Amino acid sequence: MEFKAKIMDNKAIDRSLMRLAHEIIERNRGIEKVVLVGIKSRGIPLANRICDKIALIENQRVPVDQLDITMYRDDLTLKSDRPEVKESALNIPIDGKTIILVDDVIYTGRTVRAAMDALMQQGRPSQIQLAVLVDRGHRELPIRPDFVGKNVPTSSKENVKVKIVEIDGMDEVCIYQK
Ligand SMILES: O=P(O)(O)OC[C@H]1O[C@H](OP(=O)(O)OP(=O)(O)O)[C@H](O)[C@@H]1O
Ligand SMILES: O=c1cc[nH]c(=O)[nH]1
Repeated sequence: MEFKAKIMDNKAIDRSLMRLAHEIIERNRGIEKVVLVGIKSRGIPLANRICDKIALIENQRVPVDQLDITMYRDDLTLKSDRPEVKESALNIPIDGKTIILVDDVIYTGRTVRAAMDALMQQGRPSQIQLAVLVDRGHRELPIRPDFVGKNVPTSSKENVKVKIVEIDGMDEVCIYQK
């Protein structure tokens, strides 16, 4: 993969996450029923950071949970003949809650659809909303994020790579040519 451009640095990521925190509070008129759920690898530290930002603003922490949706990907069979089925149980009851799914990138929307499937198997949230750091377009399903850090028009021949300190040792978003 060939490097093309850095589109967000650590400051841009931080400002976006702060704005997302404000927007989540505003849209939900507070945080009373809000639960953040990070999707697998990089959605999890992002959900924790949004939680920290909300706490700075509201002086109260919202619950944070996580989903590993590997077994629910509807194209899993394309990746492996005999997929390992991973458990993906939440620790927090979600009935009646406003769940904010958090992920780093939305592309086809298949990961989010799978995450919603996993959520619905575990309870009945009153609402599910979606926050992503980057929306790169090319949706294959009727799914649209409620909160977007940055809209990045891309070609399908490109790849968007988010790096997060907690996992990658640095914060940045770059575009690569496949
Ligand atoms: O909208 P989609 O087409 O489903 O793509 C978006 C997903 O792809 C990436 O995950 P990836 O499968 O690369 O795994 P990773 O996060 O563990 O790197 C990204 O983190 C999203 O979860
Ligand atoms: O470009 C892409 C597509 C899917 N997921 C990513 O993280 N980047």
